[in-house]
Amino acid sequence: MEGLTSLKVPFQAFSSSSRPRSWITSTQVNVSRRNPFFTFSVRAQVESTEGSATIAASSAESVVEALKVKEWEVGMFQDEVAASQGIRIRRRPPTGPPLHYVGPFEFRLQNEGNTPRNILEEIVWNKDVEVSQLKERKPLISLKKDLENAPPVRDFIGALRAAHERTRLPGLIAEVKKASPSRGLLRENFDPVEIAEAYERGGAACLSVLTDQKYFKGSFENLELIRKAGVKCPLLCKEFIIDAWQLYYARIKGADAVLLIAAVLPDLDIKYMIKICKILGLAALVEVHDEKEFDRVLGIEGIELIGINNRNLETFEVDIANTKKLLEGERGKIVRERNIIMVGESGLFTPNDIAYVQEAGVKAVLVGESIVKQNDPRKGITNLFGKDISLS
Ligand SMILES: O=P(O)(O)OC[C@@H](O)[C@@H](O)c1c[nH]c2ccccc12
Repeated sequence: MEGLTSLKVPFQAFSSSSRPRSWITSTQVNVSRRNPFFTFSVRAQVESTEGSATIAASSAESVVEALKVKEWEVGMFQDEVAASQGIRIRRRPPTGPPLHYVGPFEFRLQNEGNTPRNILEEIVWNKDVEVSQLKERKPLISLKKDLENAPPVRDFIGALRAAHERTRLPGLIAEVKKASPSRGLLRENFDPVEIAEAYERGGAACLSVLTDQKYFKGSFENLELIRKAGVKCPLLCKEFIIDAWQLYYARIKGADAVLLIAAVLPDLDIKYMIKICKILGLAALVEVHDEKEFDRVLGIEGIELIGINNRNLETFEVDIANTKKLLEGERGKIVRERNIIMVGESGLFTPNDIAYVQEAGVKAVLVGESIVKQNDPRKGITNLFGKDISLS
């Protein structure tokens, strides 16, 4: 080993006062430093009532480990950039670099920093693991091949504009949502295709399909089923997107639009994902919750659709006055000048709620709970708007 430092650790340091059935009689730790890594090997002589053995282990300085360290560092830099933009959500648990990187004499508690600060952060950490596993099974190169067989994209934004012009009410994005972390199970007998068809008959301009399994009991299978059933409304893939790979995946599964959450994504990610969406023909609904996120998003070119979420995804608090607050003054003016379609999201239950957010300046609304809970979701839409908005 290069630059070998060898030291003997007295066995007393490891033994307890009561005599064990097996015990270590000698240990030797070899440390070698090859910047920026430490590698070390441990050799121990173990005696037991059954005999004796030598155990040896070494931290092989493999390419895989070096990559793990790099990956961790990149993750940390991403979180630092995000934090500098006021993003509180960390992409991964900051548990520290792979063990050998901290050096053999610094012991890090396994659990340190392992607790997410809120539900959104928990969802993002889970998604990060989920996406890396999916990516391993289906690398981008194979997804790109599948693109050739993907169904043609439909015009999500065009459908919203047309509905608004036809009804003079906000165009409806009706959400196929079985459950949520804040509300629990919303509908017992949940048939995604039946609900989607009822929404379409009821006059929805577009549909939103939850694909997150763990927290919303959704799936990509639901998205595919709805698309294949021949529902004509353009479909939004309602997912926590943290990696461009997911854009390709959504497109292949039949999405016409995707959600990009500004509370999770730094500006550069949003910019780059918007570009990929354009290449794939997907519309991007960029979601904001507060003024800071809104200003960041207004600073990015080429955004046509912005949603204001009335629900705080970190605390679950819902307040539809948020839509009004964010659209007042200069921001509302910029949106009108740029002809950006604003979407009022979450917590909308009554015709008064719809009138309120329309007055605030939205041309579309995203509604789940109030309509998915009704026995007949088609009637749910009529109740929500206070009138029949279907074509028939
Ligand atoms: O069920 P509601 O309160 O009508 O909300 C629908 C939709 O706005 C909500 O599901 C939503 C908005 N943004 C999100 C981001 C992730 C998950 C869910 C959401």
